[in-house]
Amino acid sequence: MAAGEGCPLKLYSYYLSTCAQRVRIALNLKGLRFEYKAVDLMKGEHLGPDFLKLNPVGFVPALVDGDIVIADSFAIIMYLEEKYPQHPLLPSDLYKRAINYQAANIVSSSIQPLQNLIVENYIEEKCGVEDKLSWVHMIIGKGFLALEKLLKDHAGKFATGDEIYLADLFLAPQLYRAIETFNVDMSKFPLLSRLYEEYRRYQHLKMQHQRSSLMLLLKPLPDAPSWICSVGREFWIIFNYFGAFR
Ligand SMILES: N[C@@H](CCC(=O)N[C@@H](CS)C(=O)NCC(=O)O)C(=O)O
Repeated sequence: MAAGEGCPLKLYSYYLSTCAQRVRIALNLKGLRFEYKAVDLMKGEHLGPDFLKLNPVGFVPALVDGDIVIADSFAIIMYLEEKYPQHPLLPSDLYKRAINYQAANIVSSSIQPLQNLIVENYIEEKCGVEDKLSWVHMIIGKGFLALEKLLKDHAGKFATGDEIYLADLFLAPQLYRAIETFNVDMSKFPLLSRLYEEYRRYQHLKMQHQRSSLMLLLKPLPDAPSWICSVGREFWIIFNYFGAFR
């Protein structure tokens, strides 16, 4: 039996998808068991008829909760937040909440959609790989500059204080992608660089206390092959964690 099989919550995800990672972090922080359904973007599975029934726009993630189907990471996270109040993802202070919404939306509206796979592929096809990379760097740089300014007076250990909130769920995967995939020069973004180091430390701390079958909090992992049983999956995750697939 695969990890989480039989759970009412099913997450359709691709391991490198920053949008799906936001939801995985939320599920893990709230301690919710879920069945992981891998959708391979590189094989175009997100554009196949089965997945399009869940999300007609053809993007991961999608969450199935019994009879309910929700697509879009923001909508999914808000649904989880309301249904499962444990480990709140929004602070009680109204202003801080608004800062969380704003930071999350800078990532999800002003950065990620403009450097999504569909956009990257289009630019690469029309203009070549160099133009694609300079476009991605420009988009990420513009967004990161705005985030630096926005969070300057609000950040603590994490983006809006000393707790992990919505803004961190959106920032951590986006920072990982910018730094590890696109090699963005972070010297102009000291606050975001510090947050990134914090996210990494937190992930290391968590690793010691948390069952690895819940998936790591902040780090993307290759999707385990479907034939892996739950015990095998634990090893798969630990194996990957120590860098075997990086
Ligand atoms: N606003 C959506 C965006 C979803 C999205 O763009 N997902 C990406 C992965 S992070 C995707 O499926 N891309 C496939 C493609 O570009 O063809 C959300 O937050 O869930």
